[in-house]
Amino acid sequence: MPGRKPIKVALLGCGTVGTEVVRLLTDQAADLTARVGAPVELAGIAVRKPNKHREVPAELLTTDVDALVESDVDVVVEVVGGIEPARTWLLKALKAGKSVVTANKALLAEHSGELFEAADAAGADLYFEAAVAGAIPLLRPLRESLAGDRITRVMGIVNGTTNFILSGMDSTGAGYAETLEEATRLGYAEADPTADVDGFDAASKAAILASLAFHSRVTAADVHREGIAGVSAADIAAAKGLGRTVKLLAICERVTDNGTDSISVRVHPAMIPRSHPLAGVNGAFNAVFVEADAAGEMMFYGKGAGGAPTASAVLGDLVAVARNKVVSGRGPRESAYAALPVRPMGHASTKYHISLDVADKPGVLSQVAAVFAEHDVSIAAVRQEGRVDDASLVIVTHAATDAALRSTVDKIGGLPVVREVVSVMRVEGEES
Ligand SMILES: NC(=O)c1ccc[n+]([C@@H]2O[C@H](COP(=O)([O-])OP(=O)(O)OC[C@H]3O[C@@H](n4cnc5c(N)ncnc54)[C@H](O)[C@@H]3O)[C@@H](O)[C@H]2O)c1
Ligand SMILES: N[C@@H](CCO)C(=O)O
Ligand code: NA
Repeated sequence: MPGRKPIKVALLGCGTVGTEVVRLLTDQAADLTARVGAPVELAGIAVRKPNKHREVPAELLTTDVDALVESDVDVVVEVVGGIEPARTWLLKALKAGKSVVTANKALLAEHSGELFEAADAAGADLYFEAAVAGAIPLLRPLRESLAGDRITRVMGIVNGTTNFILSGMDSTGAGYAETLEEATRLGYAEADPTADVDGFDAASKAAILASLAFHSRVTAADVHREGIAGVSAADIAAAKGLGRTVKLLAICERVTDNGTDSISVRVHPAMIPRSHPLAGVNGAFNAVFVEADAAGEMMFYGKGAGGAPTASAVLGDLVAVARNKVVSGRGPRESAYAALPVRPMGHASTKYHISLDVADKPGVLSQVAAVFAEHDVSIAAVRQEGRVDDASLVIVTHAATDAALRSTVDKIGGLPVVREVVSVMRVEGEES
């Protein structure tokens, strides 16, 4: 747009995502100018080691992040990651009225309240589509398209690394450690896979999703988190025996009890029917189900990670905040007015699949069934396989509180007729 003042952009970080942001900004410069209504100009790129970035223009590189943030840029794009110093940089940018685009789920899951307050005080935008489910448009639909509806549930696969490992275990029958090793060798798992396999990454994303879906502030600490390191080949085999597969799910639910709403938010592995749409989401892909009162069920599917897909979401946000700058407007602010409380995991309503190695003699089933009855847990299905010294009992429950189910499993494990509790896993998704 000749004559229009350019929108100046500071890019913090130039790794997997940042490199692709630079490429897209450069390759699509003319289109972006037309879409925004002004040229989008990269004013500087902050990195740690400038001599390692031969792929980007050397004159743009700097190690002085503070000076770049404090310069006359209009927008700060942060693709460094981690809480500090990213938090300090972004607060500084927002307080100075600069709009922020970030892919940093760890930071948002801890400090989005503080960041939104700074954005509001200065009239700046805060966009973060890349932080959850990478390229997939999901946060904008929650913040904008569904703002007139009442969302009741958001459930999905939001971590590609763990999905790749669980898909691999399901297709080969191999164990967790062996499959993780393979995922690392192929570059799907990072050298330190802790944040992914222990569910921290998915928990951060669940906190962000629950905050947006339920108009409340939910942080990573509010999310019940279990990773996949405890998922065994026996669990996968047990799931297969029931026509199910195991997925690491992020589940955010609105629970209405006596007319009062609260939030249940958790990340854990669960068995889902092989006929469930999430069961067909394999490898590094992500997919998220959203249910809303008026809209009904929706599914969002696509690439949840990788340089180019993540950069696509960053660029979409960059165009949005740049357009707002051109018209001196603003995007949506934080919407946390509902301030719903988060329920403890023990109160969550779940179903369990339990596989037991038992002695095959009269009275075993009745002893096991008595423990369920004692805890007010109703059994949906029981199957016994094998005989005499090698019997296995598979039980699927109806929904009960997670606390009641846990106590049931603890007590059953202590029964003399139970040799081993082979597999315990939550069950999600209706059989269709
Ligand atoms: N890689 C993905 O697939 C993906 C997907 C979604 C979201 N994200 C998020 O995007 C962000 C970036 O991820 P990435 O994979 O590109 O990471 P990366 O490690 O490849 O890149 C990080 C960059 O930040 C720079 N950096 C680190 N500390 C710095 C400092 N103190 N000063 C200046 N520069 C510094 C590094 O030099 C590097 O260029 C993270 O928040 C991540 O969670 C990544
Ligand atoms: N480590 C994340 C990257 C995307 O946020 C994953 O495996 O999905
Ligand atoms: Na996204």
